[in-house]
Amino acid sequence: MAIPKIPTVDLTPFFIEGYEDEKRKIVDSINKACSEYGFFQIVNHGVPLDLTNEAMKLSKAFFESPTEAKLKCCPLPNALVPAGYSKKPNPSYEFNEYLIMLPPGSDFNIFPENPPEFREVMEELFSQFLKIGMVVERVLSECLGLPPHVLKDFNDDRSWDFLIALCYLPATEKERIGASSHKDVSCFTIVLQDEVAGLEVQKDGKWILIAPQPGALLVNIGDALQVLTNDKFKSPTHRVMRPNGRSRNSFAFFYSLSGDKWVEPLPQFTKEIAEKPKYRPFLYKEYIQKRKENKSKHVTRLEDEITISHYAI
Ligand SMILES: O=C(O)CCC(=O)C(=O)O
Ligand SMILES: [Fe+2]
Repeated sequence: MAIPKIPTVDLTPFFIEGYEDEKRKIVDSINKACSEYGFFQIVNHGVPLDLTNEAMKLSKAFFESPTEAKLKCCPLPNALVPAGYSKKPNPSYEFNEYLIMLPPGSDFNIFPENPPEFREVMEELFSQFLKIGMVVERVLSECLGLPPHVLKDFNDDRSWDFLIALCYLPATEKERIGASSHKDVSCFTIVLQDEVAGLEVQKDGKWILIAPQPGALLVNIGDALQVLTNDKFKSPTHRVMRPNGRSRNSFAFFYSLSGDKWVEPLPQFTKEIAEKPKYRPFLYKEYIQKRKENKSKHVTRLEDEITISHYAI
């Protein structure tokens, strides 16, 4: 049987006026992809290839640098947000190293001093992801049958977005998991993979590999959008398997909500269509905190973790 392929859409029409038929076709493809996988790929997204190549090169070099150099970028012990470099403990139920970056200019950000362009390139990548994130937000509103500004109007605070550079070390005989099975907390996530496969999405109980496609960015729905749409869009379960014999690098940009936002299904998906809300209201940062606690308590079984079902009615 052929391996299912995550649909790819060309976003060009969304950068120009008109082209309504083309836009409608894209909206249909995204809707289909979201209901089947919760993932879709985008091309002609406007994020320059030179920039993504450069950022990937710098990220790989950073993770390959000596441990002492990386440890200089560790978050400060009492930082509210763990921006900077961290490594999953070993042994652990997952295994990766990562560098968390908050919006450019944040006081918490910690970048390596060398090479000197590291900060500038990552800040530019952040800004570009933010820009395409705003386009995707508008497109998703349309996919949901809403006026294009509805999601933006619900949350226009972009200070909770963050970018992670990730590095998964090669698999060992015993350990293959890079990131264990999870659903993202975000509204949606934009992922840039290098050429090494490893990301998988769960569909009908089976794991499907999301093969890297040069020049494409991946988008997946997150828990916040699942709740806002009262399950019309579902946040997919995914994981990362570590490759054999080499490392895998990726970037994930979490297009979030303000932590102070109360999240519950929007009236367009409940009252206005006579549907009962499937979730009770919750404070977004409370959910973020609970998900962080899963990690720090090293919950090893998915069924013991707090997930978005915690708020289900
Ligand atoms: O590394 C990847 O491809 C995806 C990472 C991911 O799922 C996450 O950080 O939430
Ligand atoms: Fe994820």
